[in-house]
Amino acid sequence: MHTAEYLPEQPTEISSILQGGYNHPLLRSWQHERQLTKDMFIFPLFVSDKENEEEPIPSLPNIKRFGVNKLIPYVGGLVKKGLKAVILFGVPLKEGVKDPVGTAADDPNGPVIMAIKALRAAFPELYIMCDVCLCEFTSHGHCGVLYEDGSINTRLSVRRLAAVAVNYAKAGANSVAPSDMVDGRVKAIKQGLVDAGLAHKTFVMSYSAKFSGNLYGPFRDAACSSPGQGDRKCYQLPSGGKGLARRALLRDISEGADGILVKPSTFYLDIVKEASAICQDYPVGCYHVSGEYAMLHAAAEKGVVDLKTIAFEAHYGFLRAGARIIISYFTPEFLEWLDEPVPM
Ligand SMILES: NCc1[nH]cc(CCC(=O)O)c1CC(=O)O
Ligand SMILES: [Zn+2]
Ligand SMILES: [Zn+2]
Repeated sequence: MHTAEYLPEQPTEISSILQGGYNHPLLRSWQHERQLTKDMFIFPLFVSDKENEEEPIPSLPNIKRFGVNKLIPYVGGLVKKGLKAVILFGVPLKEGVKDPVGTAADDPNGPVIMAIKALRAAFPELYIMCDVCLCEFTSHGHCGVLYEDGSINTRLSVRRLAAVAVNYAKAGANSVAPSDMVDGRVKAIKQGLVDAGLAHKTFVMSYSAKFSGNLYGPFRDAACSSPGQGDRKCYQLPSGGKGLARRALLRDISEGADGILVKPSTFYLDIVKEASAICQDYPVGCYHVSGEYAMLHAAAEKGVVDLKTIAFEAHYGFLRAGARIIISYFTPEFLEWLDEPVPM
């Protein structure tokens, strides 16, 4: 046996012993300041205008695009397992519905309004949130209305986004979540809701700190929302833009946001932490986006990680950073995993 008799005996310092604190799974669970619970999860739903179809999305494992008639039975199964909230993304697939101002976004017969009404009727308790953006519905694929040179026309965009948000709330959405990153849209949405008599019952969840980067690819496949020309770097934040993120958070709070989101999550935990400090009186959420989700799946398929363990680890990180709400494609899994012994 190897001994270290050449080293002098050291007295054991009481303060050096930490392992007494976490040598049992129960003790490890006690180390968490907060535990993951089902009511923290918001599940993204892609709703297409092909009412009776459901289609897998190759770059987004286990996630499908549902026509409104296929959506209800699918969501019903999740509600039985404890699903509390969804966020809707409309995907117009029919020919010729996209135009420069995204008319299809709030078309009364379009996928989002139809889905709000169908979900509201089928699941009175379900909390229905709607992503508010134009990129899924515009012919150019950008998130707002454009000038001829391709840059964002802020005034027209803000008016259009506010109209869309109000129409979602009128149709029965509990919450509107602007993800377009056009300056000033939170104020316009809030004012629109006030004018429509809906502000007191609509939660404005602003994607305040939304960074541009390489993590939205599978979402753009799912939502068919890649910009035709150019990119989103002039409205989504640059990934080094911590100061811009702080300014956007403060701005959106001052414009009337009821809650704020940071997006993506894993690479932006410092921003989640900043947001929970700056916006300590507001619920702060983060979006574990499509690219993050797809990366974990890809790594699990390669045998590099265990999917369930790594998913818990990622989501625990969001909690530690201060998030109270998580938009996650893993929601269906967590609704099951949280009924089982959690990895500790
Ligand atoms: N504005 C649309 C929108 N809303 C949410 C996401 C990304 C979500 C994800 O990747 O899961 C995007 C994509 C984008 O900005 O290009
Ligand atoms: Zn967009
Ligand atoms: Zn969006």
